Amino acid sequence: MPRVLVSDKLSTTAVQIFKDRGVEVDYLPDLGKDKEKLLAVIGQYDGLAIRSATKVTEKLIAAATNLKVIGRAGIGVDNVDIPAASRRGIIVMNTPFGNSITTAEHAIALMFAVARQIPEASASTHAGKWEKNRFMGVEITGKTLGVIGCGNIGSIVATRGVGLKMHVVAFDPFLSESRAAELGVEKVELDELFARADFITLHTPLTDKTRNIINADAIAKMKKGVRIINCARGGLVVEADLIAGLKSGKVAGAGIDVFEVEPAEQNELFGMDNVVCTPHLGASTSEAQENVALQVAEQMADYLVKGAVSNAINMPSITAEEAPRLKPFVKLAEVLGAFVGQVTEDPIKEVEILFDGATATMNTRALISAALAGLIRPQVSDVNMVSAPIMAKERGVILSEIRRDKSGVFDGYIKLTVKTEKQTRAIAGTCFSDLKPRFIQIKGINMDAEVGRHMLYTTNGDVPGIIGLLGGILGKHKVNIANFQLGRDHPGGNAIAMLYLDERIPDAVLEELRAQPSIDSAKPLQFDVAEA
Ligand SMILES: NC(=O)c1ccc[n+]([C@@H]2O[C@H](COP(=O)([O-])OP(=O)(O)OC[C@H]3O[C@@H](n4cnc5c(N)ncnc54)[C@H](O)[C@@H]3O)[C@@H](O)[C@H]2O)c1
Ligand SMILES: O=C(O)[C@H](O)COP(=O)(O)O
Repeated sequence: MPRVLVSDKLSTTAVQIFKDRGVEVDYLPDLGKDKEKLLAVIGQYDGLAIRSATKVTEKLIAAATNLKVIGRAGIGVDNVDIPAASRRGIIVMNTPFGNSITTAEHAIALMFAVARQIPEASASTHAGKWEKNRFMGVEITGKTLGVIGCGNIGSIVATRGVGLKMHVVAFDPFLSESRAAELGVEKVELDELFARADFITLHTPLTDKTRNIINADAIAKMKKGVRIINCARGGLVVEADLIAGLKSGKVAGAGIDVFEVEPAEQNELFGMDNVVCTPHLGASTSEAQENVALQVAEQMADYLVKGAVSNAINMPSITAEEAPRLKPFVKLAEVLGAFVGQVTEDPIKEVEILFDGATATMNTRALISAALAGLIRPQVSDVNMVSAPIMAKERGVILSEIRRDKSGVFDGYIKLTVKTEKQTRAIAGTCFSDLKPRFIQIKGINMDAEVGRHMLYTTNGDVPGIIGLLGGILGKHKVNIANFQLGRDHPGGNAIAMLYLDERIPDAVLEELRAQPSIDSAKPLQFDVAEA
């Protein structure tokens, strides 16, 4: 039974879902904050469910020898070293929509709080001061709201802004004009947004491009009296520059939920006039926490139990419905890759994957990942569908995909062509109704070879007696042949043989085969398939 650790505070709905779906679960919500203890136990788990408190570092991933999936109950995965997880073949998934409305509402709440200085007015009233003249606010109606990042949360904030009778301008390089029109917002460049907005709200992920997007230069371009809301990520705003802007009066107020350093227990922003701070509460409503806990547990259990993948950052999705249909073709793609990976010794330059007929309508991203995993595995044994595309990219492999309608006798097949500096190799395969992978073409030569755990691949002259020669030598050494396939390009031309053996061929037998004048090469192959 797969075993999951929940190392941050999550609704207990998640625990129940794991149990109901046949996953053993340890709910230790404070463990994420204790790096050493987490490091000591992580090796026992197949899955790790987290929020933002657990930092999944390269060191933790190195110790997580059984880990298969990291599930983030929430959106931001900047607390997970995704390249390190991918290299180790660990899927990282999040719940991209579960807390969007809640977070958008928090941004709007902060905007109102800053516009009317509600926290300070409340504290003063609680203190019995009745400072009616101290708190003069601004109206929101008719003001310009600048939304930076108009994805899930930004677009909800934008439509709420429109509903509040604000004029909304948005900067997002991926926002189309038609989507902007649908939302009722004006798409603008960043400098224009800075120049026009009375309120600026941030809703981008933290990336190299967005880090420090609100700095002294940006603030210099803003209107005097601008109010800034950050409910996205600390690091988007340079806190020292914001503080300077607040002190100079250029910035009239700020609503900050996320900080450069979290937990933020000391910060110069604390205590400043008209700075409303919350401790990363954007996603903290009972509704959002139920949503993300339920979703992360379902996704992780589906993966661990059924092999279904959804909302993964580093792997194509595979639905629970398509998983059974896709599975034999994933295996086919993997064995095609494994064939080329085992016969190729030079660095791979280019990989082309052709999907013909029925295979072209399948989840080809998953099939490509499987083919790459098979291709790389002879060199890197622990590669899988998550890490293979990254490894291929790191090695500079140029990847191309072709999909086409049924073009031959097969309902569908996959052809893998791999180029190295020295040569190009191609192999095609399919699955018949028994759902077992078969090689149907190697080097342009047609055949129908069942794929076995142990195989022997020879290139030889098209001369009489080859079957007898191979069978005789193997028989003499008591190596049993389960299946024997021959093919040639033309009579007397290039020929190949694919033999499915009951066991791995001993080295001495191989040498004897290689010494035969009519055998050009003999290569033992292994495939990770069930025994017939
Ligand atoms: N405070 C919280 O508790 C809380 C809760 C949930 C999410 N978040 C954070 O909110 C942010 C937004 O989440 P989301 O779900 O809307 O993400 P999303 O991926 O749906 O949207 C992000 C948008 O930012 C845009 N973007 C990317 N680079 C940009 C750039 N350089 N300039 C402008 N726009 C850019 C993208 O095109 C995308 O549309 C994330 O950082 C997430 O971690 C915070
Ligand atoms: O990215 C998110 O989903 C938010 O930052 C929420 O983080 P939390 O789950 O730690 O509250």
